[in-house]
Amino acid sequence: MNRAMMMSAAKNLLTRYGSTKNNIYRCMSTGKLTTVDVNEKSGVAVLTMNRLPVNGLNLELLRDIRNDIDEIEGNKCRGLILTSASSSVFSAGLDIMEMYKPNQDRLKEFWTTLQDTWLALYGSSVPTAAAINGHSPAGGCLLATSCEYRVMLPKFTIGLNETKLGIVAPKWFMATFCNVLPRRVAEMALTQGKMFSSEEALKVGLVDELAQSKEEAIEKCQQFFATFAKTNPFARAMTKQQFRSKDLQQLEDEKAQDLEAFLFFVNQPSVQKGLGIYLDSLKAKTK
Ligand SMILES: CCCCC/C=C\CCCC/C=C/C(=O)SCCNC(=O)CCNC(=O)[C@H](O)C(C)(C)COP(=O)(O)OP(=O)(O)OC[C@H]1O[C@@H](n2cnc3c(N)ncnc32)[C@H](O)[C@@H]1OP(=O)(O)O
Repeated sequence: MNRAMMMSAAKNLLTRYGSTKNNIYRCMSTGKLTTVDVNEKSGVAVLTMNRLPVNGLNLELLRDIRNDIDEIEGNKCRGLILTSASSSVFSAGLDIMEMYKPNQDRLKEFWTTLQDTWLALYGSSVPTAAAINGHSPAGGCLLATSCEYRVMLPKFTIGLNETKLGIVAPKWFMATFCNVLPRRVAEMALTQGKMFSSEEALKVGLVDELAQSKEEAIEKCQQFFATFAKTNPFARAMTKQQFRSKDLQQLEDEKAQDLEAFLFFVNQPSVQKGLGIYLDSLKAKTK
């Protein structure tokens, strides 16, 4: 983050926290594929992804998540908990249909919206946590690891499985993973495309706690936010943003190249073939 960005972030934060210390605001859901519910007492917003069956991250869902994050920030919420309306899938990651035989204009819009959603979530000044109430592969894992804290239900899986699909997780996916896991564990898991069970994820630190129900997971996320009760919100947010600034700045600087690399990679005939085979294998499972 350069000096100008830092000053602008500081100004936003001062505006937010300067005069509103004791007020609680109600957030409204902006999208059709998400809902946002705010606990009026705690001021914590629960952002629920609701694109069933698997919360595949298509352009519209990403837009809704992005708009919700902006609204939660703007409405001075005290925390953001990301969760899913499904009882078995947090998010299946990027909707592969967006990348398979794509319309090129939509493909660009899709990737740019993913970049912007990540910048907004990873760099959010509001405390963030994920209540991971189902499987969370690839892009689902990216969303969860972009948050500051993770609580997961047992018997699900989470990880960046891209190498198993014949694709490469972009640098910022890897940076987000490395912000959570020890570097050695992250490199092994990334190259293997490893999906961790909830129990394994807890052991390596990919998630912070397990919970027996979604309600308990949300409660534990709220308890995490309560650990900031005696901190100054402005200092907290600036510390988080400075801690993450290298990763954020890198994507800001390389956004156009990252988009070009994505378009080039996805349009390779061998990648298209691989995506087609993978989609068929997913569909065959349900027959
Ligand atoms: C060097 C430069 C590099 C530049 C960048 C290059 C490349 C780009 C990299 C992009 C990074 C990619 C990130 C991703 O997120 S890719 C997506 C990865 N996701 C997965 O592999 C998950 C696949 N899904 C599953 O494993 C399972 O669906 C499940 C999440 C475990 C849930 O299982 P279950 O409840 O049994 O549901 P079903 O498998 O029956 O699925 C229901 C229907 O949903 C369809 N489905 C599932 N996942 C996806 C998906 N990700 N995209 C699109 N569609 C999906 C599935 O086919 C079923 O459809 P049907 O009802 O029509 O049969």
